[in-house]
Amino acid sequence: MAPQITPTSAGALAAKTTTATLAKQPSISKCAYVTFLAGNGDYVKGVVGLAKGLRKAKSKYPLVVAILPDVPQEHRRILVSQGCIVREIEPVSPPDNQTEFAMAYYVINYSKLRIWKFVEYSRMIYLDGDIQVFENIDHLFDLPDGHFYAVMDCFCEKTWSHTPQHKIGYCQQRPDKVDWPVEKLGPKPALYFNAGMFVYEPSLTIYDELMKKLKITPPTPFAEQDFLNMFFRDVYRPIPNVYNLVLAMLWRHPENVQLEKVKVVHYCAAGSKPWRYTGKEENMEREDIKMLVKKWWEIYEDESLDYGNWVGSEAAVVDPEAVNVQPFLAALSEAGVVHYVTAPSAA
Ligand SMILES: O=c1ccn([C@@H]2O[C@H](COP(=O)(O)OP(=O)(O)O)[C@@H](O)[C@H]2O)c(=O)[nH]1
Ligand SMILES: OC[C@H]1O[C@H](O[C@@H]2[C@@H](O)[C@H](O)[C@@H](O)[C@H](O)[C@@H]2O)[C@H](O)[C@@H](O)[C@H]1O
Ligand SMILES: [Mn+2]
Repeated sequence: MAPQITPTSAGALAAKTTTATLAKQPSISKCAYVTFLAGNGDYVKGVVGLAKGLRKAKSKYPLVVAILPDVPQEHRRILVSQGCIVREIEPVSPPDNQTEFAMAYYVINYSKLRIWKFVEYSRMIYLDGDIQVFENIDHLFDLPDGHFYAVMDCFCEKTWSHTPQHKIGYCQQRPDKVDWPVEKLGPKPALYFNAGMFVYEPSLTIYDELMKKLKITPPTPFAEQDFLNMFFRDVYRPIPNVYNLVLAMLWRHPENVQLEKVKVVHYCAAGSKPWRYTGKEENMEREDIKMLVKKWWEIYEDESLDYGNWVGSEAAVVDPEAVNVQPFLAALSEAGVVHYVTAPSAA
């Protein structure tokens, strides 16, 4: 079993890995970013912000939006006007169960699983609609095939209070802080990722396996995030938190965060959705949160980033220099001594 990146080495990696260390070479596969939109509410603002943020970061790849049938025509028009590729998907329901999801609406998030059917793309990066990309992350499309790449989550928020790790104060972000009582709780939990951002390979074979496995897997509080962690457990490879800053890290594990190096911010903490921000919820009055919400709004309100103003402008010139990922991988393996297996085995 190839040794995993240990959380501390992942932390060390976050400090070490910057695109500046990357050499330049063209990437050749058909790639795209993909996000998910459901309902007729205000998450459409998140998706518009994401589309504009990717443009500002000079990403070379399009943004596909997987929408549920309940997304209104007006929202679909807005997304197309912002250069998004809009794809309607059918909802996916988990098996009936009395599970209490951590958030009631998480039940719709199982529909994200339809994005494995987008096989016109060889590699995609999934981003929640409440994510903003502040710096180019196109190099992630060149990571080695056969793995599932995502950032490790944190177990410290009260949304995790139902878990044994939360109850004993254990978190994978600081595994040395509390000893894991093997004799009492069995083996330590496997590394667990936040499913708001991940690098994956669309595949109808994997999609069929996901659907088959979903039918026999009782739902759990973090819905599709728990399910994806179970399914991809053997091929999951952590990447540094600069690629998905779960906001709670700012107050739960500040020692693992170098805010000036963060490329992707995930506005998942309660009260942090920029388009609904009031500053009243716990931790929302923090200066770093206010700064990150302001940065989101600056992009959202920047008319020069609207697709209509962007196409044909000098900014639309595709950056001729793609970056390759080998030095990045070297940093990954150096920090975590991880040797990428070549024969993927979806769990
Ligand atoms: O009413 C909703 C709720 C969620 N989502 C989508 O589902 C994702 C996951 O939900 P959310 O980000 O709220 O979960 P969190 O990351 O905050 O736990 C969102 O980012 C959106 O892309 C949506 O489109 N409409
Ligand atoms: O449906 C389950 C969701 O689970 C995750 O959100 C959680 C998780 O990150 C916890 O660790 C945090 O404590 C919590 O705030 C946050 O909402 C994903 O971000 C989201 O995309 C989606 O998969
Ligand atoms: Mn989210």
